[in-house]
Amino acid sequence: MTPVDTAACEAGREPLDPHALPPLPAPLLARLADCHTLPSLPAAVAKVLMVARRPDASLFDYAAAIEEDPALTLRLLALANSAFYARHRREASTCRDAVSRIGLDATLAAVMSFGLARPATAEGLDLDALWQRAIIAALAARHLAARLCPERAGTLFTIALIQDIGILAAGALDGDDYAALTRAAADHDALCQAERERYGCDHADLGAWLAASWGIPPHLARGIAESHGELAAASPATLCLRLSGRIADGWLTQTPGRAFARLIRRLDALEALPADSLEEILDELQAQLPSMAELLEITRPPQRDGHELLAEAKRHLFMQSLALGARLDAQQAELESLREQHAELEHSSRLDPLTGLANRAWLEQQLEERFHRSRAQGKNLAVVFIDLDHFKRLNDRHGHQLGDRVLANFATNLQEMIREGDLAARYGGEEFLVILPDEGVTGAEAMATRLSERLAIHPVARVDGESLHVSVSIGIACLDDADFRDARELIDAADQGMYQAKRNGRGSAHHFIPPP
Ligand SMILES: Nc1nc2c(ncn2[C@@H]2O[C@H](COP(=O)(O)OP(=O)(O)OP(=O)(O)O)[C@@H](O)[C@H]2O)c(=O)[nH]1
Repeated sequence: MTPVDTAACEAGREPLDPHALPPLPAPLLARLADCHTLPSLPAAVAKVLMVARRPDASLFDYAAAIEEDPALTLRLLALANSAFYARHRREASTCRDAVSRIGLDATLAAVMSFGLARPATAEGLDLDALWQRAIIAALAARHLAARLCPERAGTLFTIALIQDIGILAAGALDGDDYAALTRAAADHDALCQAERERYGCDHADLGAWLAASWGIPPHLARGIAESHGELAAASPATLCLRLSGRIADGWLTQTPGRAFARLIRRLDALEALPADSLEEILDELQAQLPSMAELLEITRPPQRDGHELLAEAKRHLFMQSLALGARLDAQQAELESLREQHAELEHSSRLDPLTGLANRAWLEQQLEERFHRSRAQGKNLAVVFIDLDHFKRLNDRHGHQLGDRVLANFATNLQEMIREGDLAARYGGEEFLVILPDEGVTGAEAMATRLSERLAIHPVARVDGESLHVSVSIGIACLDDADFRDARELIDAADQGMYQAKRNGRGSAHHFIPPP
């Protein structure tokens, strides 16, 4: 008896530890235990599986188990002599020839697929679609593995082929209800999501459980459990498996261009597969699918041209990138307008609405900063406090509205005569304040004189055809006049200067120096 080449069958033939598989939710397990219509394997297939579980099984043992079923034998021979194994010139004429040519894993896969392709308990399920997905995925997994992990090609072919047997189990559990779930799901991911909501797990977990209950070698059951999930961070073998399902879905969908565009984007991000591989794999699939479908007696999957398919996918990607660009432009414009609005708001929060000059809060903040900067740089700074004279009388005589106009006109005059770098603000009511950086008392007094002269020339309003002039009382304080602790004390000094100017008879300026 020839012992089986265990290296070729992987190290996964130890008895299956049920804890190695994701645990199924308890209510689901209870329902599975009560279900008498779960897919089972024909007796001959079950026998082959029993052989597969024995660590000392030989090719001869496999062949002997298969030969017990003449139909199975004939189909296996047909597979061994098919295009997939065409490199062998001599025809396989015995079951043993067939098993040794195909390999143990692929024999197991073939035997199981022959046994499963026509289960009795599949009410309402589209079995053709299921097996079409299975064979496309199986071939895709093998071709992917040839590029990413060649030593696992046979195993991945088998796992990919039976990765969806959980669908048969769910179909047996819930019949038409589950079939309706499969029809309502937009794609495989959506089906998995719906299954998780209904059962607490998806059909990959269910399939692994079913496979384990049949006694399928543990590494195959584990592979089924891993067939769904993220592509990123998956091992090369798991990546082949997960990609195989997505390739099959793309192949079978009504809009393959879109599906492959999505896949290409994901593959580009992963950088796991050489650029041209996908087209080669699609071409290989197209060449092999018809005979594979014939062998399993299922309807041929649609014909696809790899080159055209990927060209369409790239067109989709291009359109998507254009749409994305347009969306980004729109977002950029929106961001720009928000920035402008924010800047406007910020600007307006600094201004006094009646006069358009800086408001008191902004002036105080600015003066505080300039006070410390000038101090640190050893520079002087003057504060000029201006109060309109007899403004109450003006309001009482001509009305509040005219009073407002006077304030606004006065502000314009003030703004026009100060220098760049100075800051004029409305401090409150009819009080104004000007900061003169780098200026001492001489400059501030000159500015006060210019202002008074200007007000004497330029009327601030016209009433009944008559020019209305105002005078101002001005207080001046300078940074180097005293040891001011902060900007507040400087303003207070200028304020006192202004009151002294009022006491002096108004219409003049007074430089106030606090007593030491
Ligand atoms: N129209 C108008 N009047 C204002 C505004 N803010 C303050 N006032 C008025 O300005 C007047 C200020 O009066 P007072 O503080 O008595 O000072 P004054 O009449 O200018 O007299 P002196 O300062 O002593 O020359 C008050 O009648 C306030 O109602 C404003 O925004 N618009």
